[in-house]
Amino acid sequence: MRRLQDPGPPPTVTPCGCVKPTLETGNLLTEPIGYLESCFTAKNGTPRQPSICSHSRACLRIRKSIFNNPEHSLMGLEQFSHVWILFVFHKNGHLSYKAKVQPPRLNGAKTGVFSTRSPHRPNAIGLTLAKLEKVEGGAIYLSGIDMIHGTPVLDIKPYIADYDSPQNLMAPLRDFNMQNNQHKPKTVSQTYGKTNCCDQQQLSGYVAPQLYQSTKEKPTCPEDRTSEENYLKHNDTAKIQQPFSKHRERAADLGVKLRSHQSLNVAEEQMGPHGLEKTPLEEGTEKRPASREGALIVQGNSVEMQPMPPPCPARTRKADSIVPAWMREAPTAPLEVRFTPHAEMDLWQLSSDPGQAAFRYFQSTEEAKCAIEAVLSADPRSVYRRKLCQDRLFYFTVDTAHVTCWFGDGFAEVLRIKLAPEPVHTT
Ligand SMILES: C[S@@+](CC[C@H](N)C(=O)[O-])C[C@H]1O[C@@H](n2cnc3c(N)ncnc32)[C@H](O)[C@@H]1O
Repeated sequence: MRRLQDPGPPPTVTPCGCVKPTLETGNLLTEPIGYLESCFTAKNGTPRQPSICSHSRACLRIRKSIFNNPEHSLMGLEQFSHVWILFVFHKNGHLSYKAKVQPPRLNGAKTGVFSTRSPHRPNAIGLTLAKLEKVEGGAIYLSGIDMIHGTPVLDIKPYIADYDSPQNLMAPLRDFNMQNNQHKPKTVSQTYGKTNCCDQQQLSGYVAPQLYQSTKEKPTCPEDRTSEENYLKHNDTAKIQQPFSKHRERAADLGVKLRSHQSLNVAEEQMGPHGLEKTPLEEGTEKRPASREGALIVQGNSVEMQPMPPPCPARTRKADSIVPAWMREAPTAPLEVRFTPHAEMDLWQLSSDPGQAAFRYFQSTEEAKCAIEAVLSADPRSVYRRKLCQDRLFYFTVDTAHVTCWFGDGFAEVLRIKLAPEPVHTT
């Protein structure tokens, strides 16, 4: 069999043999939009994921070399609560990556790099969902981050739950499988080989081995639902029905005579609450009519009924995301975090010394303490250190605090907190 060629044009090679970076070839010459100012100065002690330490803080100033008026590029972003940050793992050392890696949660076992969030990957690009605290001029202030000071940031995108969370998408093919195959993992041919009305959903839907479901399995039949689910469903429907009345009016404005209540429902479904498009959130949340006569197609000012394709049985419930069990089960339980009286005093002194500004990022001593607790509770040590290293002392810096602690069985104890040296600024 002939080997499939890589899609896309061949890379443009210059006389010196270098590959010319062009969008066409996917060779992108990136330019950081800014360098992160973060409360974490080094990799050691930086949380492995943003969810670990909600008190961690950072600031990103958009560079003037990217936009003359950086504040223009941030216009409207303040209306979002969370943002995706795309960045470069610039402190990976020499660029090296392997097909299989050992994520801390696998406790030494290996898995494919693309099934992990390992920093060591072909393009050394990181992706963090951070809370947007505020937008000020050409700068954004973030919390809940896992990047170190000086991290080059490539892009910011608003987090939009309807687009970014499978819980807000309609159930993909998986629902069929649950009914027919009892969670049988899909193979590529199973997924892409079919040509029914749901192919589009299959392609856009999340297709993953059915190893572990991150949220509790929801029953597919309305009668199987708990009262709480029924309540939620009822509320969803109520929310959706409100904008539908607008479509009723709009259909009437357009001079459409609807034959029955049923066909109106179909028309409304097709139109969605914002006009002609249907948002993922609405799909499956309202009741389907028993028989589907057709859809209202609006073209310019004319509206006509068109026959509908057969209904897709998967559209009955929302999709959940699935992750393998090892992702959810941490190799160690959260550690208890203690502060020696000495460390407590250090922290208090650090934040109350009149001769110096207390913290650059944290807004209070309590916040600093919470951040230290969160970092240690998640056990920031590498698997090697945790399992094999006799030396149980551990140091890390967060904001202006240089923390010394040690680990015992099931706990971490903070021994000293000193003023950290100023982090090096990247321009
Ligand atoms: C496991 S990665 C996850 C990053 C991101 N949330 C993701 O999923 O792509 C987080 C770790 O990367 C390391 N790190 C953070 N910023 C870095 C940088 N600029 N260069 C290299 N390593 C970095 C820190 O050790 C941190 O604990």
